Amino acid sequence: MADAPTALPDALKDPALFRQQAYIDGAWVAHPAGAVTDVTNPATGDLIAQVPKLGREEATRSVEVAEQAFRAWSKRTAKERSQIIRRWFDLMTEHEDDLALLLTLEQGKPLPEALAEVRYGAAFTEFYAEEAKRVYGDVVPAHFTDRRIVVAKQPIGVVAAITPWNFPNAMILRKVAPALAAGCTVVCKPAPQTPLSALALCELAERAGLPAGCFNVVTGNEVEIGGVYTSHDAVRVVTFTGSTQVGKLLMEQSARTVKKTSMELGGNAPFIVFDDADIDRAVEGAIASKYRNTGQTCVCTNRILVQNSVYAAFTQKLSAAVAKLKVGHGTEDGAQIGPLIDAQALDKVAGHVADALAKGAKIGTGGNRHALGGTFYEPTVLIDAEPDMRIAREETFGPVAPVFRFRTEEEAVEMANDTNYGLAAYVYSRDVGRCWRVGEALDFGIVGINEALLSVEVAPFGGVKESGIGREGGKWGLEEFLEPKYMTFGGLDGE
Ligand SMILES: NC(=O)C1=CN([C@@H]2O[C@H](COP(=O)(O)OP(=O)(O)OC[C@H]3O[C@@H](n4cnc5c(N)ncnc54)[C@H](OP(=O)(O)O)[C@@H]3O)[C@@H](O)[C@H]2O)C=CC1
Ligand SMILES: O=C(O)CCCC(=O)O
Repeated sequence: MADAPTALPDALKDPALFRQQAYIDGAWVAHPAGAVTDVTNPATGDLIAQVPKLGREEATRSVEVAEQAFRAWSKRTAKERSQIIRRWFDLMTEHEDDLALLLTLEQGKPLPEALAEVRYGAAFTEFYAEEAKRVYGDVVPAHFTDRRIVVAKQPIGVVAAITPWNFPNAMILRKVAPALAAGCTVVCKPAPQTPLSALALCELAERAGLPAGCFNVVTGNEVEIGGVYTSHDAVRVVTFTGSTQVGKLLMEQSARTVKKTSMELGGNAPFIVFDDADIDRAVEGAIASKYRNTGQTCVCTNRILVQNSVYAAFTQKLSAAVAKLKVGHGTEDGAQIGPLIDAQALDKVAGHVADALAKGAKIGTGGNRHALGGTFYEPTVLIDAEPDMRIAREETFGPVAPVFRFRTEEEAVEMANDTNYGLAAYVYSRDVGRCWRVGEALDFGIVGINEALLSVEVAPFGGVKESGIGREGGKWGLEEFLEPKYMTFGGLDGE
């Protein structure tokens, strides 16, 4: 076991945000025997932290304390909950530079992108602090004069959040903020690659006055912790962001105790460019949606579909623009493309490119591991991509844009929908009728029309088919953590 690193806290304005312990019941918790998981900087491979490798026992305790805390938290007034969540937002804003730096060091994304993520994550706390006060019920016209029907919304109970490494801050807050606003309490297992953002959020939650037990973060063994979170009777919702494969497993496990599940899973986003599109805007959009977070986002464009008559012009402009993207360490000035998260991710990306080239694709730009070494990969454009290539069917999760060709609108819709995934899709055209027609015909939960940046706290984020169940964000995100309770009152005639 290497010594725990000490340099990182010196880089922070507030060193107390650097935490190397789990957080249960308002206390910092180490492994009883000192077992740890190393956290490394994906840009350098350097060890930056060690967090406890906890398991079944601590996961169970986290659920028990969350269950206990639920009794009081759910009874607080909406306004009281709102004020605490709002204070949490203010603290995140105050400490955004430190949160962004921690995020870049553990995840790799360029610092400006990390800052944007911190603000995006914080926006969920701001939004749900407001929304907490607007959990309205209904009074339904009754079928007898002496009856009244009331539907109240009640918090569902303990929520288990299992979150990924690609958005170590925002994917936690997108789940935890509405859950707390609704009156639920939360146990969370962050991805092992990126626990530091989660633990810094605990520190700020404590400073905001969130009572002990309302938000617990348990680092460690995913099978043991996930096993407890999907089987313990007290957990009523399992909310997960990650791969479709793990999502299916968690759903299966959760079925045994009939838990509600909310699943944000993989995607295979088509980006359709019609011949009447503004090509420069489409190129700009394709770059924004494909290369964000080095392509490691579930709404990242995975397949670019371009109409035949503009295919050459589009691929030329795209390749030229992509060739100019600056690859570098996230903390380097001007870096736009960071490293991939790990060697496995790099192998998947390289494998998709090799398979496409073997099946006839040509390089527009890139196509190799980057000279920086490690897990850096060149931003890549593949021309003449075909549906039989792996890259057409699997989520690449890397900086590679395969460009496919289509002839008619019908063919574009058919190609776009030819996937088991259904998260995000993009359409570029100047024809309003076509935009509506195609937007409605796409089997995806989110459609960007002449717009590539979709994620915002006020709108419902989520997919159909194997991309998941449920929605996060906006009023829809709060509903995931509320149960309608129907109460009927009889005998009102007084006889
Ligand atoms: N929708 C999205 O945003 C994401 C999609 N992906 C897709 O998945 C691919 C693989 O990435 P990967 O990181 O392996 O994704 P995973 O789905 O395996 O990991 C996401 C989270 O799930 C946890 N997890 C894995 N197995 C279990 C389990 N049995 N019980 C409880 N929790 C579990 C992981 O923890 P642990 O690492 O400890 O196993 C992590 O916290 C990517 O290439 C990408 O295509 C990945 C991340 C996010
Ligand atoms: O990849 C993900 O699951 C996170 C999506 C980030 C976003 O909200 O855009």
